[in-house]
Amino acid sequence: MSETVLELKDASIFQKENLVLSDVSVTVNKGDFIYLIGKTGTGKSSFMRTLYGDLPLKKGEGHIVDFDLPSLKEKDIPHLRRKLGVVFQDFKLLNDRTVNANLEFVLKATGWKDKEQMKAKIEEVLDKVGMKTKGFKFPYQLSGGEQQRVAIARALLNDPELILADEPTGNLDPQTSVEVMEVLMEINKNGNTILMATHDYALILKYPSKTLKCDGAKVFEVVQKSL
Ligand SMILES: Nc1ncnc2c1ncn2[C@@H]1O[C@H](COP(=O)(O)OP(=O)(O)OP(=O)(O)O)[C@@H](O)[C@H]1O
Repeated sequence: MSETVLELKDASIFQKENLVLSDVSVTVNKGDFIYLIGKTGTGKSSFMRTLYGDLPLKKGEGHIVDFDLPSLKEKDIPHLRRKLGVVFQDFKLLNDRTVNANLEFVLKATGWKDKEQMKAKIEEVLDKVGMKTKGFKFPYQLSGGEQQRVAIARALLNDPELILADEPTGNLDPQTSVEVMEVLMEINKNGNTILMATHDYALILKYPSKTLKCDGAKVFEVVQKSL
């Protein structure tokens, strides 16, 4: 039987008191690569934010990597985030330090202590995204695509059970988007589970995979030809 890393049942997604999505029932299994698509303002980001504990799940059931979303407490959020890798459209790297120092910062914040182990882990994740030789650079010395690859490396640091990528190619040109997508596909092939919100239909056509759509305050699975 496949291992479930995310399950929502009849869930409602709210922004404050405003209902954004209702009756959401979604399952993500270990090893899946799933797209979440939808026009701007249909609730993709609200959906993702609910999954990483940034918005509360006030109605319905939700379970993500061993955490029960409706009963999630403030103090649980760092533990939940440790089991998730989150990638954003705008990279969110710290510009005042090198790539290596960005990654070390996250490792230290999540309890790593041994210098050699940290160094080896940083090399391992940078290697996975093809950035092993650029650890000494500052984020502003890198292209957008390279910065996003570092952000993906950062998401991999604690061997996440699920990677949530919210418009990871949203700031990138088409060619660079394809390069970043190749990295995501490669890490999925190596066993990582990925849920990716995007409005880039060209990418979905080039790299077909199970696709969920936000529309009319609902989330439902779509097949390629009806995108
Ligand atoms: N901080 C907020 N407070 C109140 N309402 C919000 C907030 N952020 C978004 N909304 C509303 O929630 C709805 C869904 O927005 P959301 O950002 O989740 O959509 P989206 O599909 O991710 O859009 P985009 O592709 O533009 O990021 C919209 O009607 C939006 O106006």
